[in-house]
Amino acid sequence: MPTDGNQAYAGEVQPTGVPTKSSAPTDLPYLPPSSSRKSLKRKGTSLVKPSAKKRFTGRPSGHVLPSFDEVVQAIQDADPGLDVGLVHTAASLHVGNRDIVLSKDTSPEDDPRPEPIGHPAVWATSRCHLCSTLPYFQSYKSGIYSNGTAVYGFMFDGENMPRDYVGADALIFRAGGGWTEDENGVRTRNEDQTLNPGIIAVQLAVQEQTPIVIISGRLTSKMQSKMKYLYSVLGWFKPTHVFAEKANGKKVFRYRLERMFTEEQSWWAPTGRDPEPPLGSQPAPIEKTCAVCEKVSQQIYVQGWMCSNIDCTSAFDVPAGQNPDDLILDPRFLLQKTEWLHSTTPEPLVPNLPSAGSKSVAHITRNASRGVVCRGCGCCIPRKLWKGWECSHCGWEYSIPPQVIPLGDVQDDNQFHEDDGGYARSYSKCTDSVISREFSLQYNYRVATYHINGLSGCFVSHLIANRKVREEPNGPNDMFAQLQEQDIGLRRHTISDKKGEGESLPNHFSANFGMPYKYVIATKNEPFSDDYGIINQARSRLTWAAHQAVPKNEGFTEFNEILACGYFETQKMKYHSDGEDDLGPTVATLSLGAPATMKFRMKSNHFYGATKAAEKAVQSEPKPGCLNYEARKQAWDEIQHLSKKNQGEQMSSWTKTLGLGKSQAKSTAKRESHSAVLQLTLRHGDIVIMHGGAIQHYYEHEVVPDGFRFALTARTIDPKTINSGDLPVESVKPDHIKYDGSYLLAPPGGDIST
Ligand SMILES: O=C(O)CCC(=O)C(=O)O
Repeated sequence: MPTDGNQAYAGEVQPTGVPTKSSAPTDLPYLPPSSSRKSLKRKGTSLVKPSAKKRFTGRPSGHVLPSFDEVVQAIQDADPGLDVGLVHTAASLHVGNRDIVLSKDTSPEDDPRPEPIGHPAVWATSRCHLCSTLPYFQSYKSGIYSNGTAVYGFMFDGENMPRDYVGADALIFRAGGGWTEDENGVRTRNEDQTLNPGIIAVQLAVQEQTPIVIISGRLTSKMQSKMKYLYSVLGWFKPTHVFAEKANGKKVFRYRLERMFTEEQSWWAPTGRDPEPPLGSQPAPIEKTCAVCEKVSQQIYVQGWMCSNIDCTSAFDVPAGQNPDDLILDPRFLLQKTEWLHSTTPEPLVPNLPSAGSKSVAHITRNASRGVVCRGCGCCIPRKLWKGWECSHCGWEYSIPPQVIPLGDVQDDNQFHEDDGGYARSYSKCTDSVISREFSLQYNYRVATYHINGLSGCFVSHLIANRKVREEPNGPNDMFAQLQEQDIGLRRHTISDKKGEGESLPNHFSANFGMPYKYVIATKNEPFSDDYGIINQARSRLTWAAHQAVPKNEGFTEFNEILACGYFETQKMKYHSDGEDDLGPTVATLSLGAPATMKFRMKSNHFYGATKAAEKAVQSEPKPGCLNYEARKQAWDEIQHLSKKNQGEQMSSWTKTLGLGKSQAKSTAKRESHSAVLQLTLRHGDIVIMHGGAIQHYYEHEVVPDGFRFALTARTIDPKTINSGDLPVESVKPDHIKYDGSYLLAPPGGDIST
């Protein structure tokens, strides 16, 4: 710990972040003049017991800005028991890694910080892995994980602010939310920060003494040692203060936290440096009562006391000309040790492994779809494999032994009409102004066909299965059992790895067969081999169903791709469309297991008439059901005789004149009108056929299962659109099963061969 008087003033640091030789700053820090300084009197050494609560009568006029040495002297005068070294310590603690600039491209090798002395108990190579594994941090976007009243975890990453502090045992950082980024990526504040639910939750945690887990990203610039992993769990902390400061003249909130269990050194303490003074090693913080708000605040900065009450108008009242970034955190404030009710952690940092217990469905519950912490190396392992968890870093494996789940456990038998061939009750809903429907009975399916106004030749057909369909040999009931008995290679495939937050995974498991299907998820491809009899059966059945549904003159050819999806409880497929150029116009899905709700809605850009980001008018004909349809259609028709260029010019004013774009649709009613126009309940054995490229162009669909479910979706993919390197080695085999529905037409108990 440097105590030789050569300590640098904050801001003057060597490239390594180690403070350099002192020089008196020209930009001098603030101290109250000597009359007020006298009140800086230390009362006892208890770090918990409040010290003198003197009333500070505001800053006298004509105050001067003292030099760094004067600050040191003043503190000594006011508190002769205080070691001069403490002030230097403060400067050193405060400076931290202020000059280290880390970016997403900074590799751990280029990171100039020393190695930490230890290793995190829990770490992750992706935010998705972290959030899907840890119960105390499930916030995929924000840095705080709270439910508005209780806060469980915090994550900080990237560039810290002046006076942020990441020490071995104490932390200071700003509350998130409400910052704007300028063109250089510098965060500024343009208006006072207001109490958002996260800040309120932290305030409550301070009052109720509820501990919080802290996670650091690799790029946390004030972290004093090198972070090896993208995300590392630091441990349980006590939130002790929520206080006010100003940035750019606007109110901001900051937090102080203390490490909970300090018997062992923090694993992230830097190697080769003296340990920081422990919590409770310094005299008690100075406290004063504000003349304006009459509330007591502790002295936070070495330079002098200021009110830090978040509601006070005089909080952080730094004198004009003073650069607040030069303020040094007072070690009496920083390193105080707060009495705490809790002596144990609320839950272990390494969560318990999910186990089968007495439940036959334990392997497909929400818990089982979450990640686990590797017992070999501490990394968060997402549930990627259908069969269980596998650590890609050290090879550790874990699984919950699966049991075949009977259909009765995933569907409510009361939803089927017993006396009417066992058809399911239908719960479809549609918006009559956009959708027209017709019904028929075909091959023991009750077929509901939905036509979408303005999309000529397009339809969605829902083939509702009855008992005969479900019980057909090699049919839905058999498939549901076989898909549980055979591992067909279902897994969660990486969606993206773009935001610098590691890989993201979809919600559900999938496996692809036949032609490669690259939409959204690059799924590994398997051929239609005899090893996957169920897949061949499904392909043949769906090809047959599409032949029945698609008008003969459109010449439907058999499907050459199947995407099998598996959903554990609570998994789903969010809104998307199957609208790639390489796809044929027909897509058919067979549902197996628990029921699911399938919804169709117009895509946002077509509904609001403008692209999401730039809010430019979309270059597609508006369709019935979109916002301001009549006016938009008229305007569209009027420019059809123009050249493309002139059309574009005309359309550039549409955002304003026709009220296009989400931001223009100011009323809640208008925003809410962007909802589903068709909702189907898909049950075990049902088939849905979507036909017509325009459906995929204008509409998107989502599927939300109500429990354990599989879906087998067939498409036709044009091999000419696939890169030669991605084509399957063997060409896709034709359907050899040739399912023809004849069993369904046979009389009850009849033999299909007769
Ligand atoms: O029915 C399902 O589970 C989802 C099918 C689907 O939308 C797809 O595979 O694109």
